[in-house]
Amino acid sequence: MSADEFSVIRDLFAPHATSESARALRDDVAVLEAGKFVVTTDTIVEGVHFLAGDPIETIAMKALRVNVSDIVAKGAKPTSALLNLSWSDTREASQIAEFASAFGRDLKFFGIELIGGDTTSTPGPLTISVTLLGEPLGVRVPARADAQLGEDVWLIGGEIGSAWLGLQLRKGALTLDRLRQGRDDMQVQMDSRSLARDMPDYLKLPGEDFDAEAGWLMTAYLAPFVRPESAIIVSKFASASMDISDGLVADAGKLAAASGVALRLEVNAVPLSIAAERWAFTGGNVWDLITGGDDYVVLFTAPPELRGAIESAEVGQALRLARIGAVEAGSGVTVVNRKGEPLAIAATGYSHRLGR
Ligand SMILES: Nc1ncnc2c1ncn2[C@@H]1O[C@H](COP(=O)(O)OP(=O)(O)O)[C@@H](O)[C@H]1O
Ligand SMILES: Cc1ncc(C[n+]2csc(CCOP(=O)(O)OP(=O)(O)O)c2C)c(N)n1
Ligand SMILES: [Mg+2]
Repeated sequence: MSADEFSVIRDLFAPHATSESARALRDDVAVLEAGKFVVTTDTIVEGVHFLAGDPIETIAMKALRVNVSDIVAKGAKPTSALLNLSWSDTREASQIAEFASAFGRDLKFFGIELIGGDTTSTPGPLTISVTLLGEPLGVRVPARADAQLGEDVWLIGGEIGSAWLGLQLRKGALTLDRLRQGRDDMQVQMDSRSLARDMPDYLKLPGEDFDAEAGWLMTAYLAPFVRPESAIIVSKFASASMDISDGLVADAGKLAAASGVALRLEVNAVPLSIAAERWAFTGGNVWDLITGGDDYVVLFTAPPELRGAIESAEVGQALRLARIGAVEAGSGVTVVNRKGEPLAIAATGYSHRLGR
């Protein structure tokens, strides 16, 4: 029977990771030299993390940004990267230059130096691993395990569920007609027309004109908007923190488990895009948005006394800061609606199934 990634890490690899730096493999990063550096590594695989037909430029950006997300979530600044590239035999060699140039542009955008890596061919799918080092901005590196009872739960850095909707659009599981349901189309149509000539073809759906909202959602999936500015707020105020990649509910569950607490999340406080909000309001299931994953935003906890300071620190930064819940005694995650009623628990997020 196939194995679950989390039990593989916990049972088979964590016993070999006994140094303090490793944080028992229960965190987003390892912490080196008592907090001087943090390091993370994440792989993306064709067919698993991106679609074979996705543009090579955004695949390069995604490979870097999913790692930047882990560093930012720890209140750190990314500094140096190693790139391990396993180029699929089925892909044109000419794409490698496009990959490198897009990767280089993104390195520059985030102020990261490329310091090494490895290059191989593979008979399998395109596979890209990035290892990223960062320097903590504050004196401590918040762990997933640092949440305290009575603290607020916050999200910062972007929306939940947009990338999931973007993936559904690219897979053809969601149509543009359905996305437009309930929309007062005038403004969006005007925006779409004026933006269309500057937009790459890959943001158009087959047989459709460019649509600004669909473009936004697909961009969130293709190249997540990771905001390095979030690290400043995390470093100043967070007790516990982590990045959201597998789905808000699943990842909140990991933070809760690491800290030995329960998290109560208010679904109406979760930041959504306008398109996602309307999709949910017109019959879409909000549960899909909070469990779909690929969000790459930061979840953190902080004492309620810091509310004012946290909100002031975000003013003018457009980081979609949102206070979404509370740390309580117990275990697990409860998601409640406006009336305080719990939503029925279905699957909570993404988990890799390993082997047969
Ligand atoms: N194959 C492995 N060998 C050693 N450590 C691993 C392995 N896979 C994952 N880990 C560690 O397990 C922890 C949790 O991993 P994961 O849930 O993938 O974190 P993230 O979502 O931040 O990438 C991290 O400390 C990571 O470094
Ligand atoms: C083609 C495709 N199908 C499904 C998904 C959804 N998906 C794949 S992996 C994943 C979770 C994040 O990846 P993971 O390797 O678990 O990163 P980590 O949590 O280690 O940062 C999600 C939501 C996707 N991104 N692309
Ligand atoms: Mg994951």
